[in-house]
Amino acid sequence: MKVVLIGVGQAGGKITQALAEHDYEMGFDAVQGALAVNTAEADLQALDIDTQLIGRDRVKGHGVGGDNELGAEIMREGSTEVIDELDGRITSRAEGVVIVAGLGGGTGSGGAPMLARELKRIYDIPIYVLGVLPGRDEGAIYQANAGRSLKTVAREANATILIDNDAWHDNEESIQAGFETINQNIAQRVGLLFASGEVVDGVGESVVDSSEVINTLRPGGIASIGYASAAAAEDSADNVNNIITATRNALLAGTSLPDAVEADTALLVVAGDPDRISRKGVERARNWVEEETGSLEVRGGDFPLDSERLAALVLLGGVERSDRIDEFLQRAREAHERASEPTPDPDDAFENEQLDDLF
Ligand SMILES: Nc1nc2c(ncn2[C@@H]2O[C@H](COP(=O)(O)OP(=O)(O)OP(=O)(O)O)[C@@H](O)[C@H]2O)c(=O)[nH]1
Repeated sequence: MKVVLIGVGQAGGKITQALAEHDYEMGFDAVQGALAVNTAEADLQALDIDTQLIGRDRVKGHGVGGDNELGAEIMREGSTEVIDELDGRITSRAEGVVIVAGLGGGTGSGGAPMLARELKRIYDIPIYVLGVLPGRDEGAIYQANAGRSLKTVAREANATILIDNDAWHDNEESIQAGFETINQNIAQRVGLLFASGEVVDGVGESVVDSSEVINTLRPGGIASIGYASAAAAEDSADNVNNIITATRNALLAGTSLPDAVEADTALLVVAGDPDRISRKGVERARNWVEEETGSLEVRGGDFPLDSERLAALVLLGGVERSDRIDEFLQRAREAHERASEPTPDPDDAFENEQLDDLF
């Protein structure tokens, strides 16, 4: 799937760079262009990809300091510049635009939903957001910001792939080292998802196509991504259980939103040496995903990779009703409440007026 990436804010820029580098190193050629947009000049200077500073007249290149309303406003004012910068990159080959942002800060949190809205007015291809939720231990402002941003982004983007910062890091690591690990994990998983449909060698009927990714994300709302690998035997007949094990681990232990299993749609991509992929294993793993997610729309396909291991990548669409999202929204509402806003009603998730939209 050919994509153009736009990182907004510090986390957005770093993750976009990690995705672009991974795509290049793996030779996938799915990333058609990568741009980092920020209100903070120093964050942009730390990156190797193309960059664009916005809001210089408002914040003098110093960032918005966690004010996501200001982040949204600056993006609205600067969206023409960003769109001009993107024009040469979003060619007829691009199948989607992916806006990448940490939802807990200011620039990415406010800027990502606003940019999604502006881009959707102009382009016919889907505009996705890859959003990062703050970990449990991050401060109240991050939680409150992310709650409002998530609510808005879920409305504005064609779909939002959500990564929980608590999902993939080792508790022993410092926060900074933890970010590196998470960013690498995102690059590997989301990179493989984008690469679906890009591989031409060894193409067979079972190879996954980018339309499967687009169709899995089509219902909109919130999506998550899971991944796990397993050792593989040379003979495909011996890999039935290995494929099922990798799929189970991808969904139950390896997802970007832990414990969010119930879904509207799902895509199972089995990656590995085509000679090692067991059709029976793939079919059984797909049936298992159907049962586990309760989804009647489970797609599947292979991804040929030169590897002695087999991996399962699971994309879930429509996970917004999960306990994990409820738990996060509860945290965000409490943080918002502590900031002396009106008392929230915890029962109705995205319909809740107390966690007001950003714009
Ligand atoms: N996964 C990941 N999360 C990050 C990274 N850097 C920051 N974050 C998270 O992103 C949120 C903060 O967003 P930032 O991107 O730093 O903020 P910003 O959008 O630049 O906004 P301002 O600094 O307020 O202008 C927090 O929840 C952090 O946990 C990173 O490299 N990786």
